[in-house]
Amino acid sequence: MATRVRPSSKRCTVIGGSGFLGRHLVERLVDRGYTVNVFDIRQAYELPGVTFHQGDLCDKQALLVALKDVSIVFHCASPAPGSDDRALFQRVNIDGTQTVIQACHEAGVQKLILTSSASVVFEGTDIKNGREDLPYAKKPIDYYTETKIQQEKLVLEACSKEKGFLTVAIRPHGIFGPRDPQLVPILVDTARRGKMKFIIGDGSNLVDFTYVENVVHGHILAAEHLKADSPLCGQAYHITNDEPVRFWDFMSQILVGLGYSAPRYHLPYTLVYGIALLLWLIALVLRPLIRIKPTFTPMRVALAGTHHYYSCTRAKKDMGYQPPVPLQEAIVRTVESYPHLQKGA
Ligand SMILES: NC(=O)C1=CN([C@@H]2O[C@H](COP(=O)(O)OP(=O)(O)OC[C@H]3O[C@@H](n4cnc5c(N)ncnc54)[C@H](OP(=O)(O)O)[C@@H]3O)[C@@H](O)[C@H]2O)C=CC1
Ligand SMILES: CC(C)CCC[C@@H](C)[C@H]1CC[C@H]2C3=C(CC[C@]12C)[C@@]1(C)CCC(=O)C[C@@H]1CC3
Repeated sequence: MATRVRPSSKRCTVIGGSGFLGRHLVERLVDRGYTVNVFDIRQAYELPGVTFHQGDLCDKQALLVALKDVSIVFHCASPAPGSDDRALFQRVNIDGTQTVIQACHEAGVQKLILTSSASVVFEGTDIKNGREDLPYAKKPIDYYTETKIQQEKLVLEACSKEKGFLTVAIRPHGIFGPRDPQLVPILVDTARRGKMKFIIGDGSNLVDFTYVENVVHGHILAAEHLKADSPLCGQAYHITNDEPVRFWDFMSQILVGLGYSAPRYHLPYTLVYGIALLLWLIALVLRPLIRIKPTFTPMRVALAGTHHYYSCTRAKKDMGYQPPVPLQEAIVRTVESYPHLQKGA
């Protein structure tokens, strides 16, 4: 009779390992002596000790090859939040995650660590020091959030000590750092088009921004603390820098660091939100004819004009989480990593 070889606890697969967070995670795992497979729709780089498997996570057969003899799977693939494509989010974040879970079962994977998002509880209104027991957003602010909620539920409900399949969800917020394709590039692009002159609201709203290495640290701690007798099984954990900052101070620091002016003039939040909603509706109606991508989406305006910061107490207590890189150092490292986005470059 053929016996299944028990996979080494240091063999893992990173789904979405070519992306911003995924690649930082892969690099850190390799440093820590893990053998790493990357499964992604694209191969973005090469790294000694890393095996790439190119494919769509909705394709179970392709996934099974990348999960062979692996004990841990990190799932950090998702369509970009700005894509606003409902069918794509449904296919990848919901149907695809179901496929990932099935593939994990069939391949004998023991642990699945999902990159969820703190936004699963965000409805566009203030959240101050929010804990993980806040209810999921009843009216999610966009398709991305809607499908991240379903995805997290699927993964946490799949946790089964009896089956020897343990799951946990990491909920980061506002990830930034070197190679981020979203936050800094969108900010700079908006500034270059002369649209970063205004502060939405009174500018006092506090928000969590989380340095990518701290998010990676949270994922690895979760993987290493996830055991049948640990409190992590089937739970969600906020992972942030634990230093809420005024949204507009953070944006201004990055802009000024890159040589652009900080926004100065205030606009009422409700006015900007109303305009963003209207533009979104116009874009939706015109979509069959022309594809418009407004910069100020309702989601971005809500994120820019409300308080939303989260407590990491659960992660500190259950897995000893402390953010290794403080916010100010993280901002300096990030600014230095984008010489090509400096004003005049
Ligand atoms: N960035 C942030 O501020 C936050 C992100 N998150 C979550 O963190 C995770 C990683 O985000 P981030 O690194 O920023 O995103 P990226 O877009 O940089 O990385 C995601 C990767 O997954 C790939 N991918 C997309 N669809 C598929 C698919 N069907 N099959 C295989 N691979 C696929 C992407 O390829 P391609 O680029 O070609 O689409 C990309 O390489 C996501 O789950 C996101 O929801 C949570 C909170 C905050
Ligand atoms: C144009 C300006 C008003 C804002 C420019 C910066 C924004 C692009 C970013 C500020 C907060 C960011 C953020 C996300 C994406 C980039 C921002 C909107 C997420 C939506 C990414 C995915 C998540 O899970 C939650 C993030 C919250 C913060």
